[in-house]
Amino acid sequence: MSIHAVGLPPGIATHELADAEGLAAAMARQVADVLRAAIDTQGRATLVVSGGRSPVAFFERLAEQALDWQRVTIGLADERWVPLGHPDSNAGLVERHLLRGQAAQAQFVGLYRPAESLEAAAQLADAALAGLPQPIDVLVLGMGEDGHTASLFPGSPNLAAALDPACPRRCLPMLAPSVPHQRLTLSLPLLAAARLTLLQIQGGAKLATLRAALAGEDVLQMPIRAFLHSPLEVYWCP
Ligand SMILES: O=C1O[C@H](COP(=O)(O)O)[C@@H](O)[C@H](O)[C@H]1O
Repeated sequence: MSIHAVGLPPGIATHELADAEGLAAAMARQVADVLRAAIDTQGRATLVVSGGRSPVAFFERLAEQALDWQRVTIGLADERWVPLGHPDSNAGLVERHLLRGQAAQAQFVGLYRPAESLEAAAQLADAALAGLPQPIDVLVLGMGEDGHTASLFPGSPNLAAALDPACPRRCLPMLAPSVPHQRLTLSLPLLAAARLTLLQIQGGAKLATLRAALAGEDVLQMPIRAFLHSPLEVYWCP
């Protein structure tokens, strides 16, 4: 199977790489180029990344890129409601694999906040997101086999609110079907305003998910559908 067989609409560029290392290196080069151009024109750049298992090699290749990292602010598309030291923490993943070497000079705006409830934590994260320069220059999304992206999970309370183009909140509490259930996600208006969005997926199962997403329209069933339009570029490897 190939990404070219999926039938992405015109305007969505695709990049098919031979393996995960090639994909990570190609993405890192493109992201660094776009961040460099943003620094040249605006004096600063904003990168928002996703967590999960997929982005480790990409983070490590990106951290090696020559960039004026002090002028880069890095945020997260979503977070598991666990402290930094927890193995499922997306902030922990970024800290271990991206904020290293010269890239440690970047500013990081994380989402996890200790609070008495997930809702209270989301409100604190929402306030902290005022410190993330917007619009986002580069957004890197992943996708689950259920069609979720960021922590926009099918069936979660708050999903309709988070996917509302007029959602007034930057961050909302969400519930995932997998452990850890309690999540925080950026809402659609903040994510969709990104100047460039890259979707990183690997393997035949995720290609089949992408094909299913393209065959329908209900964003509540498959939230990735809200992002399947320009400016999007899809990176895939078997
Ligand atoms: O739970 C999550 O899942 C998606 C996909 O993760 P992957 O490891 O299968 O690529 C990810 O994009 C999201 O940020 C994460 O919290």
